[in-house]
Amino acid sequence: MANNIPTPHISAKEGEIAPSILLPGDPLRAKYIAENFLAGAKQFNSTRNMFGYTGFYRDKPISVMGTGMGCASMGIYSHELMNFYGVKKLVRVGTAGAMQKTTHIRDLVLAMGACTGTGYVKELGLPDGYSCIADFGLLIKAALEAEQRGLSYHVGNVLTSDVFYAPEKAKKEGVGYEDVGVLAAEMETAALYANAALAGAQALSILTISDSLITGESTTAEERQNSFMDMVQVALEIL
Ligand SMILES: O=P(O)(O)O[C@H]1O[C@H](CO)[C@@H](O)[C@H]1O
Ligand SMILES: O=c1cc[nH]c(=O)[nH]1
Repeated sequence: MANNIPTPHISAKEGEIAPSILLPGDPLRAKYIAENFLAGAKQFNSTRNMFGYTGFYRDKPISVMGTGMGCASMGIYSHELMNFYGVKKLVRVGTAGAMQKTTHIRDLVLAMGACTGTGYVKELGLPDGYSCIADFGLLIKAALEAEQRGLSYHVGNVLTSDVFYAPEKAKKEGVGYEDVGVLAAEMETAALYANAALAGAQALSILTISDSLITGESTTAEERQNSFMDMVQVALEIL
């Protein structure tokens, strides 16, 4: 491990990253989480402004680091964290767009599986049709924690897409993801789950609905950065 660190993208020294980590897409959300939830947080990365910190939650070391947007970026950071820094449990705390009427703004989605057509997962060379799924232990704990806290949450499939601005014309005829109960769209979960499967690590995505692809409702960038903290509390408790 020591031979490979620091990596091209993470400047932490050996031992500076905890075995359990929270992964928001937005590096400023990582900074906010470190400042507001972790005791004695120390910054371990600022390469490319992809901020990473390690501190303590209930006396246990926990790290938090941004991953950027899209599978390519998540793929790089999660690979280096698992394979070079020995990270074992990874919980993405991200935002997503609702694909069902019953999935409301600010609800939590625990991503049991992630449908995807992303080239990132194809290029990993996994067997055809491999299902990108969450670690069941983390998933069940997160569901129980959300239940106990009285949060509005859903457990199911998400869509990991490479495209945020899909042209209207790209809509295909036939059965859509929304027709088969897929809850929400986002851009990183499948890469995280595929990398975790390859590395023998545990991963889960906890998402907060930031807007609706059905009703057009949305939230501000500031709210996405600072106020979707129920998912962070759930993630910290299960780690
Ligand atoms: O809020 P984050 O974690 O970045 O997640 C979602 O937000 C970004 C798009 O705005 C994509 O990264 C998508 O997956
Ligand atoms: O619609 C959305 C909202 C958040 N993130 C996405 O990828 N899509």
